[in-house]
Amino acid sequence: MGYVISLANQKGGVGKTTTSVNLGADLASQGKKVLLIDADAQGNATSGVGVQKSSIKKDIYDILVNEDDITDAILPSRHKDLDVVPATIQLSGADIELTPQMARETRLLNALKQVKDQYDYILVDCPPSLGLITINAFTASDSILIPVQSEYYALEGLSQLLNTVKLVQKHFNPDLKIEGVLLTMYDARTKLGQQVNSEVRNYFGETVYQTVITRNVRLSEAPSYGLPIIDYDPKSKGSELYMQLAKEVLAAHGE
Ligand SMILES: Nc1ncnc2c1ncn2[C@@H]1O[C@H](COP(=O)(O)OP(=O)(O)OP(=O)(O)O)[C@@H](O)[C@H]1O
Repeated sequence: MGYVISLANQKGGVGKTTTSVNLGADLASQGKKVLLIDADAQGNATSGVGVQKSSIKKDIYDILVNEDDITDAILPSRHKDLDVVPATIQLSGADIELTPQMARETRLLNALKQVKDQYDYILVDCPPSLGLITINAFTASDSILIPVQSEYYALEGLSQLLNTVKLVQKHFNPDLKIEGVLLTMYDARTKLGQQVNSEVRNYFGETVYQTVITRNVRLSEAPSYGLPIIDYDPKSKGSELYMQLAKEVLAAHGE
């Protein structure tokens, strides 16, 4: 049965998509069957694994708003054993179109029931907001992985995120857990980076991954080629670190 992890932080540009794409590809490289759900209207996870717009027939919007069949939306990525449910810009209207009458928080949960047993891990790349799309992701998830950028105000807004987790636990998904907190874009040369690292560890304790993702230019180049870092530059530091993260995630699941 697929284990569902949402990658979430309502702060923009903290590494949610980079982590979704690369953790997804690395779990697949470790022999797991992975489904990556792009739940961000920017569609960066979709293009980041090499899915062309012209090949998209249905996307996450159709699943959430029209309740279309999720199997009609799933596409293979360029990486073996990594499939994707794509997102397009039409998702940006979904929050408004999901009206209160619609059991609107459980759409993704219901859709995933059909495919959960075909995957080992299902990763949901959340948008930078705590609206209905993120609530759908949390309601459908076993756990949440929170990427935190090792820069100014890293902890700001995280209490809001944790409040949303509590709300979802109370109303829709009592078993929702925190999978882990991942420090991203770390620069060990700066005092600030070290400060943020220890602040985040003080706040979240053992839930913070040992693996810390440093800034690596190859990680920022790879999406332009529609490739996860393991395929774009497997020898790069970025590739090495995301593989280390995948092994840490697997170990936490006893694998
Ligand atoms: N470790 C890293 N080193 C260098 N660049 C990085 C790293 N991680 C992410 N980036 C770059 O930082 C930018 C933001 O990353 P990303 O898109 O993963 O964040 P996000 O949280 O998904 O953003 P959004 O909130 O807009 O969806 C991207 O251009 C990405 O390529």
